[in-house]
Amino acid sequence: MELIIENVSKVFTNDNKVHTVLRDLSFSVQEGQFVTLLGPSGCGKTTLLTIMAGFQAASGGRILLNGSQVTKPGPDRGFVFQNYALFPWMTVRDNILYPMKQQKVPAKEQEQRLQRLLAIAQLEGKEKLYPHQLSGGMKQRTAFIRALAGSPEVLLMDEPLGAVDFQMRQNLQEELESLWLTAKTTVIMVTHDVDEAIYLSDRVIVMSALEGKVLEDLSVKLPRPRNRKDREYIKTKEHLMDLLKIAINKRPESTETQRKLCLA
Ligand SMILES: Nc1ncnc2c1ncn2[C@@H]1O[C@H](COP(=O)(O)OP(=O)(O)OP(=O)(O)O)[C@@H](O)[C@H]1O
Repeated sequence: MELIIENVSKVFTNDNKVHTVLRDLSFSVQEGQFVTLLGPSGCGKTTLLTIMAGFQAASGGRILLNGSQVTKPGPDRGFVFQNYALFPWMTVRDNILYPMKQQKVPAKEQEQRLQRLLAIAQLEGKEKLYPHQLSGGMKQRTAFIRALAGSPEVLLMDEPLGAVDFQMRQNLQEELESLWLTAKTTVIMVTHDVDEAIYLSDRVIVMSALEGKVLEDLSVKLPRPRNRKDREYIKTKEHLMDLLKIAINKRPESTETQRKLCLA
């Protein structure tokens, strides 16, 4: 799997005013990476993710998945929405089978894949429940494995934990990490939560509010599972917080970041 984002731009026109949300954005993602798009509200994270998904077109540049240009949604890309977007009238089982039915996967294979995914998400025995009967964590796991059910090459997640409270969010981050480690899928996730980005990512791509440029492409090499009290973890967090200040045009606090960005 290789995903290439090549000189992608996006322009919206509202009331005859042109608004450049993304300008000339380029980076690539390799197989198995967990990549986070981090940036202030309105910097274009969701716009970029939905262009990768093929839900909308770029105004300029292109996205290549394994050498083919992305022009529309396809089974090679799974998508997890912020509110999970499970079908409320379908059981867990039917929600997970849905993408396989869309792809006309043979019935026997559907059943095998379903059982494997239920085991990964520890949802065995919950197949007959409806979304409103599930806890927040179970909904998140169901949304995650439903997105995996179509065997995508890459999983795109838009703030998948945006709707949950702080304590629950940390538990779900641990669950998400272990699901990702088991499923061995490439993930690109949008978040505006610095701690979440460091806890989960191999790489954090920080976007600026001004015309959605890449401010920094940071590799996070801390061992997993990550310890939030670790010195390096805290240092990385401070650095990213400083970068976010720059992203919204404020001066960073840490002199180290100031020096790195030649602001000192
Ligand atoms: N269909 C659209 N038409 C016009 N403007 C749009 C459209 N979609 C997004 N925008 C604008 O593009 C900018 C980026 O939006 P986007 O949702 O990508 O930001 P974001 O970084 O994901 O923000 P958040 O963290 O708040 O979700 C915003 O100013 C938004 O108003």
